[in-house]
Amino acid sequence: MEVRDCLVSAPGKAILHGEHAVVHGKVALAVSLNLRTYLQLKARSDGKVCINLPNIDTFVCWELSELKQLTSFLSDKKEEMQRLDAELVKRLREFIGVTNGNLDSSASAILAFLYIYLSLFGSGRSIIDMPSLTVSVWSELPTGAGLGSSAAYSVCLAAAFLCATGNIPTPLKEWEQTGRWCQEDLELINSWAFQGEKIIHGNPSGVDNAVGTWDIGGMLRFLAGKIIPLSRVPLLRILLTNTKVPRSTKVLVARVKDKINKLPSIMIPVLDSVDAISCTCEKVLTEMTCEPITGDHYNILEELIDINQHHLNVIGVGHPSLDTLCQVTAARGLHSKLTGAGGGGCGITLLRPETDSTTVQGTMKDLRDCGYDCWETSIGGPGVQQHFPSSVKEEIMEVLNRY
Ligand SMILES: Nc1ncnc2c1ncn2[C@@H]1O[C@H](COP(=O)(O)OP(=O)(O)O)[C@@H](O)[C@H]1O
Ligand SMILES: C[C@@](O)(CCOP(=O)(O)O)CC(=O)O
Ligand SMILES: [Mg+2]
Repeated sequence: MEVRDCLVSAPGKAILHGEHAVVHGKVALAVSLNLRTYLQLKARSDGKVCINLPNIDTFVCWELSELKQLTSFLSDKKEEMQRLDAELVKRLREFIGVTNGNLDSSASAILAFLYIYLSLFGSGRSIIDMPSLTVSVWSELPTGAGLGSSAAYSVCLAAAFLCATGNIPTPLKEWEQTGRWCQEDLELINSWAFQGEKIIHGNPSGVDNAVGTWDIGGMLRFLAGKIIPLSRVPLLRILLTNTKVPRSTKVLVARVKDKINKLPSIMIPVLDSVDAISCTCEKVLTEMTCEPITGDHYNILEELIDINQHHLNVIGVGHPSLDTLCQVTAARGLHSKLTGAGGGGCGITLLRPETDSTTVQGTMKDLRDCGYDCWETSIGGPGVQQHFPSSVKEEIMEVLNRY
């Protein structure tokens, strides 16, 4: 049987406070971005399964017969869905020829794809048995830069495969350009996306796939797998800077864990302090919606950014390129911190309401002179969606249809 063609998208995210600490059960505050990853799934009839990932220069095709051999390693226990099937991951690593060490971007993306494809289509969870298909993905997000591209990719894979298998319905109505799934379907998408994140991140907190899945509007508070949308927060002006220094979230998350294991009495208080920063920030943001916003509110927000950036350096995820970002913006009276896993990648800079366009333009020029990309962000993109192709920007459809 052929699968249904399907086109989906999911947003990236920026973490205001709490990256890394959130992996260890602390609070994080995050926003969704108006930069999205798009995935098109198309049925084929030639017995091949193909994946086109132009952002990371990865184009692979397999014969269905090769993939079918891997299904003998699938666990048929329902409860296994919550945990990553270690045996399947091991076999998939052998299949793609990376048995030891960390995976590069291409291998991680392929592994996440094969894991979700085989788990959903090859295990009797689907009425469609191992379909021939092409998946093409294009993202507006920089990959491996701290803006949650891995989660947006995993959310898109989960949504498209679940929809194609018929595990969730298609939410598109003829009179609407885009469709959203109900809460129960979103739960399922989120849990499969979390599996993808486990393959790419090793030990993810789940905050990124939650932001990619749910419609959070403004900001969310994430703690131990639970999300609370914060409806009462002011709209913050934020500058996003990509230092373009490549790094891997998986490596950085593992580095932090090693440091905590080695020096628990020193590192745990730092994580507790990051937690207090997130909670204090949330409190200040809430106050800002109940009383007139004053300079004092912004002074505290700036101080929290500075302290958190020092903490992130202490836990070992800073980078000279991020130090430069902080220094360049400080010279203009602005405060910055890394966002996401750090080690390079992106940082955020808080702009005050009174920060004039000369200052913003000047700062952006200084940062671009350092070789960085820099833009004022618009936050609050919707969670995962299904689209009619006509609702997606032409240039994106052009890339997706190229393969
Ligand atoms: N558009 C994409 N196409 C293919 N793979 C992607 C895409 N976006 C993300 N990925 C996968 O996610 C990895 C980056 O994840 P990660 O290190 O967590 O960084 P981040 O999530 O901050 O961008 C990439 O190396 C790749 O394996
Ligand atoms: C460092 C961490 O808190 C966020 C990582 O985000 P990103 O992959 O760098 O976009 C890890 C996690 O929460 O899973
Ligand atoms: Mg990631």
